[in-house]
Amino acid sequence: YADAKEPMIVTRKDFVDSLISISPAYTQSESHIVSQYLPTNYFSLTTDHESIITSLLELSSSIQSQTAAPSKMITSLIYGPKGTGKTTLAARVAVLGHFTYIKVVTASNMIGLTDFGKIEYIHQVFKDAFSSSHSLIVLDDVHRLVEYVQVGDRVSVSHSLMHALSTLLSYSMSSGSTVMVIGTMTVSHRESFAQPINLNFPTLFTWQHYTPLMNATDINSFLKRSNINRLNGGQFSFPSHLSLSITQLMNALQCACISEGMLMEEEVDKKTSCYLNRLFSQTTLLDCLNSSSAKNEDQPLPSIKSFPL
Ligand SMILES: Nc1ncnc2c1ncn2[C@@H]1O[C@H](COP(=O)(O)OP(=O)(O)OP(=O)(O)O)[C@@H](O)[C@H]1O
Repeated sequence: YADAKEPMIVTRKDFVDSLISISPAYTQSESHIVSQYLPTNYFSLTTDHESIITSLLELSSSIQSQTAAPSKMITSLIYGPKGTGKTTLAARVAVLGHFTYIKVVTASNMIGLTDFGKIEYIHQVFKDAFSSSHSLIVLDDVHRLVEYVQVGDRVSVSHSLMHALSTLLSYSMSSGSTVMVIGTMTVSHRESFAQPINLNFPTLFTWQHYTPLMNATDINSFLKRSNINRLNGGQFSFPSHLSLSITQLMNALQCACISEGMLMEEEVDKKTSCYLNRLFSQTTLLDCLNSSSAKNEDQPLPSIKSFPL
């Protein structure tokens, strides 16, 4: 600024503007959570999913109502096959639970940090949570947080991060605050973490909630409620032996719509014809189902031949 022609003048407005632009370093607003982790069209997937939300909200209000001195922490693990809506459930609880502080810890929040940096970061999240009256910390895809890598039969994790997390999961401060921690993990990761060498990690969470795949009844109930089947006159019925994750179902529907030269959202919004019977009789849909299942070691789908056409 030495070369500036005019002297720099800081006004009261600059102070006010800077106060407005400052947000707490480790807090995320609810709207941020909603936009990033909740689908625009949330719908109930299975009765199990709904009861997980109910029990997590009950747990949250039960610790809140206890006379909180010293502080209390409650830990829950949501586990299930890949793409069964685990993160979405945690985000839904975040929105419905009247928390004063919410933080979602993901591997992508910590890109570029060393192990030490990651431990510092997560530790700070816990400290901030205990500085607020009623907090929620979501540890999303815990296996990714601890750098779980499987090469063939060999599995490697960051033991320093595992130790830090296990210590923090029994963290306590005399602040009188209540903290709920929700971890998410796939079934296969939960199994491989349940080893003494990995500190029997899943057992560090007091409560365990399983998110199942959607069976034919769940899928048919979803289709019945959705615009897609209304456009089809409510006629389509999903094959009874097939179970899918919500990701697989959405991918298959999208993929089948695209193969028909339409966009699912547009068709649904415009209420033009998107006939599920026609879509589901496409070999393309089966290819879509099988290609999405290829990435999902938790739930192999039946081969194309065994799919009833
Ligand atoms: N109840 C729901 N209603 C509508 N869409 C949903 C619902 N639950 C999940 N989805 C959508 O399904 C996809 C997968 O959901 P989510 O990421 O929550 O699953 P996950 O089990 O955490 O996945 P992963 O195992 O890959 O971490 C997302 O695109 C999400 O928006």
